[in-house]
Amino acid sequence: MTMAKQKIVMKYGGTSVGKFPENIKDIVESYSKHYSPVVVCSARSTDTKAEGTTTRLLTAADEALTKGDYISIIEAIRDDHVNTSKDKIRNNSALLDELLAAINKECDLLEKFLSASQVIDEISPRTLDSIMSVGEKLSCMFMAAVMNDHGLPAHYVDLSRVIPIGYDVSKTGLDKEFYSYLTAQLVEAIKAAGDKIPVVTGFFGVVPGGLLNGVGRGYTDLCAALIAVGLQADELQIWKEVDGIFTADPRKVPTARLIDRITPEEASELTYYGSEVIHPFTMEQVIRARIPIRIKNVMNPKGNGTIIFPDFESRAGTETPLHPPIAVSELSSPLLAAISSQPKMKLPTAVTTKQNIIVLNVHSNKKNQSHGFLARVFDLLDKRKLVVDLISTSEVHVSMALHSNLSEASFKEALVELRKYGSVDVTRKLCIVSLVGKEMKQLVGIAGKMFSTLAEANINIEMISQGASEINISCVVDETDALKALNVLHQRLLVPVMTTST
Ligand SMILES: Nc1ncnc2c1ncn2[C@@H]1O[C@H](COP(=O)(O)OP(=O)(O)O)[C@@H](O)[C@H]1O
Ligand SMILES: N[C@@H](CC(=O)OP(=O)(O)O)C(=O)O
Repeated sequence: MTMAKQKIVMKYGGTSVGKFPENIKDIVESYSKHYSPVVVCSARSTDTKAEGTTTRLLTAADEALTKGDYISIIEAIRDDHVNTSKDKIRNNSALLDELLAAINKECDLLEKFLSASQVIDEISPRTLDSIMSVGEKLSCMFMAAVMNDHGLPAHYVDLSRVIPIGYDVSKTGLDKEFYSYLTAQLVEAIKAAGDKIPVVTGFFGVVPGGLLNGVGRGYTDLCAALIAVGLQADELQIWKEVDGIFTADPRKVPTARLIDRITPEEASELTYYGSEVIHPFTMEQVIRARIPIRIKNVMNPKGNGTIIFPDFESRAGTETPLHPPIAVSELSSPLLAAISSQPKMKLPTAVTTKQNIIVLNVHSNKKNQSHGFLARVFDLLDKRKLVVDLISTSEVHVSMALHSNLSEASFKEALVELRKYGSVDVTRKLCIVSLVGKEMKQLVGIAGKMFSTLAEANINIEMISQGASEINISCVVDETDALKALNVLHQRLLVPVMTTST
């Protein structure tokens, strides 16, 4: 009797599809010898995500509404996919013709769709989701063709209709019940691939409230996570252009080291406070199902990457595949031994910065107002959808750090309201510096060391806060000091952690 192959869900980001389609094909081929891969891709970006297909589609939607030139944007998307397909699909001309016809059909439909939106002068969140789906469709048609062109049997799976038209998205939010329903639908859709490797659109349908509003950019990570949960995969791999999660952003701190394992809580804090390596909703889903997440590099597939997992005693985290793929029986015991031999170190795990921060100070002028003061402040911010990243309080004073991607109109309104409670001042062009690490709970004096290190480097601290989780100590400094702060803290507080030789 042959054993079923272990399942791996592999997510490839837009820039990886844009720059390294052959690497993706090679990696999938290599894994498919021993494992059963499901490939999930985002929309192509030839250079940066900011200039990629999804951004272009959103711009085209804006242009259609403002009677602008959306057609030339669609033509640029069409040309990009047609030219790349001609360049990369070299072995099978029938396959290329089929792909070009499919690309043209998709772009023609999009043009008609936007023209109709212009006539009715409206693009609802649902319509915008449909427009965005074109990016992942084109990308996955292309990737499936690249694989088939090299004799790797692949099947394009379109998830844009995975939530049926009749499904009442108004009665539910993005809650547990919806995710369970969606997960079951995803598993059904993937079955269409049969024995071939599914190449699945990282766009998963028109969701309650709209995908862009509810999940935001980077939704493909979540899509891959839900597929991993539905298939009870052995590992979710997020392939990027960085070797994994580092002790600090490697572009900013040359001495940053690769972290070989990290907890979901730490990874969430890092993502939230400026080191976005994985979409925040992703972790919750897979960790609940005890599936490890591995961050890997498309340019260096032999590296072990960073594994995100709550603990190492459990089944899934210790039996996950390494690259190059080897049989599970060979893998389990050496990996277990390697993990148990690693010393437990009480150190911060990483340091990160989040730019474009505004600090808002409210000082209540009436002592007798302290009762309910904080409740009122947060209520009025909440009503205007102003999200507070950090907070530091006393009975009558509150300092809050907010990201500046807020609505200026709502912010101004909030200031007017807040002035009814006392004096208010606002400082802009600041930055949050966060030290993150699960071992910091037991590290006496770590906060003191953090602040004295910044003081020695002549960096003025505007605000200090320590999260309830105790795995994050943050402060706010001037934006111009961000890079210096990151480097001095890294140098002083992050002594070598276990690194993976690559
Ligand atoms: N602690 C960190 N570890 C790894 N990368 C980080 C960290 N902080 C910030 N980054 C940055 O996040 C980026 C994410 O990688 P990349 O694959 O390029 O992103 P994307 O998949 O969004 O296109 C890298 O360019 C890296 O410089
Ligand atoms: N294409 C979408 C979804 C996504 O996840 O992209 P990426 O994996 O390239 O971050 C976006 O740009 O938001």
